[in-house]
Formats: sequence, C-alpha cells, structure tokens
Amino acid sequence: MTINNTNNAPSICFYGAGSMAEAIVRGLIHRKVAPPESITMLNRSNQERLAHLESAYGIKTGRSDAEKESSLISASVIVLAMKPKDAGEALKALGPKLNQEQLIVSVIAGLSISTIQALLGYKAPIARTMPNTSSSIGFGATGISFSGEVNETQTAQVLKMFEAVGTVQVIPEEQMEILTGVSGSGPAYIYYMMEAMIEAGIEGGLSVEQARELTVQTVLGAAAMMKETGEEPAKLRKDITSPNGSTQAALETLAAGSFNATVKAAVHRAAERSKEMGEAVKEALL
Ligand SMILES: NC(=O)C1=CN([C@@H]2O[C@H](COP(=O)(O)OP(=O)(O)OC[C@H]3O[C@@H](n4cnc5c(N)ncnc54)[C@H](O)[C@@H]3O)[C@@H](O)[C@H]2O)C=CC1
Ligand SMILES: O=C(O)[C@@H]1CCC=N1
Repeated sequence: MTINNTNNAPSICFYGAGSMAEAIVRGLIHRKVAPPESITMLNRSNQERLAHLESAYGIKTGRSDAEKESSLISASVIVLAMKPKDAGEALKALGPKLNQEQLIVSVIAGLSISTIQALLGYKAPIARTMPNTSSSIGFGATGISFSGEVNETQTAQVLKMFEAVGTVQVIPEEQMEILTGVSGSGPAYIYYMMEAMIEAGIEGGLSVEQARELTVQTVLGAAAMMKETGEEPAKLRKDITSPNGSTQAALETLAAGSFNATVKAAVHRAAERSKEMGEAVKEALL
C-alpha cells in the first residue's frame, strides 16, 4: 500500500544521499510505498552519485543550489540523512526557509529532537529515527521517537514509511542511543563475525564460495529459528551444544575471549558514541 496514491503522495526530500538514504529509498520503491516521482535526493556535491541514484531508482535529484532549495521548501517530508558532523551548519541554514507544517524525519545518530529544533530555530514536528541498512531489502529494524508537534497524519506516514522496510519500535527518546547500539550499528557486528567465520572456513580448506554460502545460510537460519520458534537464544544454543562436543569447545574458546562481555561492551560503546556525536553538534553550534 502506498503512503498515499500517486496523485497526492507526500513529496519526500532526502537531505543527504548516502548509504542510509539509499537503503530507505530502495526499500520504499521496491515495496511500492512511495512512487519514485515523489522522492528527491540531495547531496553536497557528488553529481555522479546523484546520476547513479536517478538511473537506479527513477527518483529526482536537486543539482544546483536553486534546485536543492526548491526541493527542500516544497517537500512535505524532509529526511535528514547527512552525517552528524554536517548536520549543524545544514540545519541552521535550513530552518528559516521551512514552514511549520513540514515534517522532519531524522536518521542522524545521536542528534536529539531538542537539538534539531534549536538548530532549525522553531519547534518543528520531528520524527527521530534510527533505522539500519537492511531496510534496503525490507529487513530493517527502526526505532522511532516523535516530538509533541507531530500530528496523527504525520505519525501514520512515518510508521508506514518504516514499517514498509522492516520492523519498527516506537520508543521514548532516551532509549534511542541504546537502540542505536543494538540495531542501528548491529548489522556491522554480525558482518564482522561472518567475516571471521568465512576466513576460518577458508583456512580450513573450504572454497571461498562454500565458506560464504555456509556462513550466510547459518546466520539466516539462526535468525529465522529464533523468530519462528519464539525460543530464547540460550535454549537454541544449548540444543546445539552436545556435552563435551565441538560446539562446547568452540563456545569455551569464545568465553575465554570474553565474547559475551565484549559484545555487550561494544553495544554500550556504540550507544555512548552516538550520544557523544549529538553532544558535539550541540556544543559546536548552539
Ligand atoms: N549507515 C548506516 O548504517 C546508518 C546511518 N545512520 C545515519 O545516517 C546518516 C547518514 O549516514 P550514511 O548514509 O552512512 O552517510 P554517507 O556518508 O553515506 O552519506 C551522507 C550524505 O550526506 C550528504 N551531505 C553532507 N552534508 C550535506 C549538506 N550540507 N547538504 C546536502 N547533503 C549533504 C553527503 O553528500 C552524503 O550524500 C548519519 O547521520 C548516520 O548517523 C543511521 C542508521 C544507520
Ligand atoms: O556508525 C554510525 O555512526 C551510524 C549510526 C548507526 C549505524 N551507522
């Protein structure tokens, strides 16, 4: 189902055309949630990248400063998708050009609703979100917090946008950092582990293709098992672990390397770093 029909679909302007913006746009278009002609993507200067996005997705791009400005002013939804370090200057310049009805959807790690509003210079309706790159294939996991200014129609639009590209959790804003540590950055930890599993498989004599295929299917199967059985991961782990068997030996090796504590520390550090990035924008520009 589209957010609206093609004739009155809200125009969505992605301010920042990097990997996260592309992941969401790809998901929105593949899932037919928003027609390509309702989407505009802007970046700072990389015209080649914009040409690629136009031809890959049929979306519009704003190339000149005048086009960028008119895309931002006319959009009913503006998705802030630049890096935190670039957000301060961009939002300060943007604020005076917008009107109070335009919905701001931020995917920027660490940047709080109050900082975004302070930078824009007015109490804009803000949906602060934290998606992940799996949104591009409809398997995203997104946290969303709404500011008090967001109306019911806008809330429904944002939920529809992100539910179309994966699962959504609406959370209080103070939980956004830990959610970033779990699911925003999370795919990277899984890929890191998969890289190690593939390398070990190759070291042991498997071909690159075999090691890759076996690793991918193992991770996919483990995630699907958890989802479909509803079992706790500890129970599923124990089902695999024969007394004194190979799995036990492997898990002991992981425990000796403080696997559990290291993963938890990584999640908490990501959360802390997210907060630090938001604070840095606030301190530098407010
Ligand atoms: N990559 C990921 O897995 C996730 C990223 N995020 C958030 O998404 C945001 C973007 O991250 P990525 O897509 O990875 O970064 P990226 O570096 O791939 O893309 C950033 C884009 O912003 C553009 N940009 C920067 N300043 C600009 C300006 N003044 N005007 C117009 N465009 C400007 C750049 O040209 C680039 O297209 C970050 O704030 C990050 O915290 C959130 C969740 C997951
Ligand atoms: O690394 C980052 O800062 C962003 C936020 C979550 C995933 N990538």
